[in-house]
Parts: sequence; C-alpha cells; structure tokens
Amino acid sequence: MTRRVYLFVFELFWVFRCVLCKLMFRSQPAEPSLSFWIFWMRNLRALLGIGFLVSSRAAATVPQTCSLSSSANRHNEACSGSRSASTMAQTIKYLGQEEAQKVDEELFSEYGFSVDQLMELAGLSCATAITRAYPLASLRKARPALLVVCGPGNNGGDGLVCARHLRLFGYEPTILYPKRPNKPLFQGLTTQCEKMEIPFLTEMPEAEVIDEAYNLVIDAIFGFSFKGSVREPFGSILDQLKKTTIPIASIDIPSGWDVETGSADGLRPDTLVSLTAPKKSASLFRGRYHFLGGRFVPPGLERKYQLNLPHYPGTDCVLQL
Ligand SMILES: NC(=O)C1=CN([C@@H]2O[C@H](COP(=O)(O)OP(=O)(O)OC[C@H]3O[C@@H](n4cnc5c(N)ncnc54)[C@H](OP(=O)(O)O)[C@@H]3O)[C@@H](O)[C@H]2O)[C@H](O)CC1
Ligand SMILES: [K+]
Repeated sequence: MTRRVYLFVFELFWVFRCVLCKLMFRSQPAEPSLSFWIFWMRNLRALLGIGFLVSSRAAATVPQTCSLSSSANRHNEACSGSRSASTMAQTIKYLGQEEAQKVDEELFSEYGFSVDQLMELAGLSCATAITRAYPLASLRKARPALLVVCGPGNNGGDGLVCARHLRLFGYEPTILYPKRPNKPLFQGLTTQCEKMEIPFLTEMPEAEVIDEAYNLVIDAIFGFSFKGSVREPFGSILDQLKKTTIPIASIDIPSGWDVETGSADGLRPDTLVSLTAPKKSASLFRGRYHFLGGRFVPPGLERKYQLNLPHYPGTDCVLQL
C-alpha cells in the first residue's frame, strides 16, 4: 500500500510538472507527436491511480473471515506487469454465460484444442493461484490439508487437475467427488489422483468438521454451465460450505451463483480464479484474491470476442487482477 502511495504521489508530481511546462512554454506541436500521446497517457494513468487508491481503500474495509497471507500481493508487486494488470482489470471483458460457452466451443472446434489439454492448463492455473494466496508457510493447521469439492462437469475436472498439482506442490488435498461422469476423461483424472495417494471422501463432512480438519476448501462444483436452482446432492453440500469459516477458493464461478447475476445468499469465497476471462458475476466478487488463469487464448479468438486480456507477467500461467 505504501509503495502505491509513493507511486501515486510521484505520478501526480509528474503530471503537475508536465502541465506547468505546457503552460510556460506552450510546446504542444500542431501535429500530435509521440511525446504528446505520452503526456496524455500519463495524465490518464494518474487519474486511474486516484480511482485505484479509492477502490483499494474500499476493499480494505470489506470484512474478512481469514487473514492467512498477503503473499499473493507481494508476488504481484514483485512482477513488473503487476500495476498495469490491476489497472487493466477494469478493461477486461466480463463474459455472459452464452458468450463464455461460445468461446469454449470455439477453442475446440475452430482452434483444435482438446478438453483435457485446456483442463490441464486451467487446473494448473488454479493450483498456482492457491500457492500464491495460501503459501504452505502461511497455513494455520499443522498439516497442509485442503478439501477439494468437485462437481459433475468440466469445472469438477479442473478441480481434480488442481488437486493433483497441489499434491505435487506439497499440499495434502482430499477430494469429495459425489457425482462422477461415466467418461474416460474423468475416470482417468480420478485414477491419477488416486495414484497420487489423494484420499477421496464418501460423504460431505459437517461444516465444523471441515473447519477443524482443513485450511481451505477449493470449490470446483459448478462452472459456466450452471443453471436454475441447485439440485441434490449439491444443495446440501453448498449449505455446509456456506456455514464453514475457513477460506473458500472458487474455480471460475462461485458455485451456486448465477453465472451473470451472482447470488445474494450464496457462497462468499475468499479467492476466485476466473478462467479464460472473468464472467459477469465476477464483478460481484468481494473476496481478497481475484486471479485470471487459463493462459491459452489464441490472439484471433481474443480479438473476435474483444476480451482485452491483460498481459501475464513472464512465463506465469496466472495473474492477480
Ligand atoms: N474455456 C475455458 O475457460 C475452459 C474452462 N473449463 C472449465 O469448464 C467449466 C465449464 O464446464 P461445463 O462442463 O460446461 O459446466 P459445469 O462445470 O458448470 O458443469 C455443468 C454440469 O453441472 C450440472 N448442473 C448444472 N446446473 C445444475 C443445477 N442447477 N443443479 C445441479 N447440477 C447442475 C449438470 O450436470 P448433470 O449431470 O446434472 O446434467 C451440468 O452438466 C468452466 O467453468 C471451467 O471451469 C475447462 O476445464 C477448460 C476450458
Ligand atoms: K466453482
């Protein structure tokens, strides 16, 4: 925060200096030159800086249920692209349900990707985001235990991949996978997790048991194809999750939320990892960490849907918005 204030003061000083120069020397050329554009871009940046400061202050007043770690922010500040990523978050397109499904279909039909390929990248992004927001050293329980709750669609598949990578990163995930599709892709992902010695629960524990046993819940129940009111067994599962007090990290959409309009009495995740591009309901997310993952969008597709994705720093597969 202090660093942001210094940056802001510096930028304000820079703009005043430019304005003064303009007034004294009237040096603006008749044809807009590069320096003219830089001058106005700087002005715009400082104005956005004001908005940024105001909004981060507002976010600091949102009540938090957990104070695990600020390392996600520290990582972000260490990355050269971090500040521009925060500013650019305002220009990223937030997708409606139909549009998200169209982008997804096009990735397979027009761009030649397979589901398991993208699921692997999506799940890896989610696991990486978890390591940023909840590093092993910050966990409060003696064991780095996490609960991953997986649903019947591809969001659940992302959860299985995420669990496998988290296991390799030194966490101890346990999976609840109550409705398993009869498809080779999901059967393979389940076998991989079993071979990684990740335990599977046979039923959803009570909220108090979850709070006692785990540091974090990863919500991979529903993604962008969720519709209508929640059917069992997921209604009871979500009821327990709403009662837990440990942080929840949701993959793509907080489960049970309408993809576009959210849910007034739904889950209140601490972290959201939006995949490909945030969905409309993500604008209602009030948790601490919003990440973008799924760094696989070809430029033609990004242009077609005007996604305005921010630049991921270096080789990172995830970016904090
Ligand atoms: N391009 C990308 O960004 C990628 C994202 N991925 C992930 O995929 C999901 C979207 O996956 P999809 O399978 O289309 O949808 P869901 O995961 O949301 O699951 C749909 C199933 O959920 C059940 N469902 C739907 N509504 C309800 C309800 N009201 N109550 C209970 N159950 C519900 C339904 O299953 P049934 O068996 O009951 O028919 C749906 O079939 C996206 O969000 C990302 O996480 C990919 O991994 C990679 C590409
Ligand atoms: K989810």
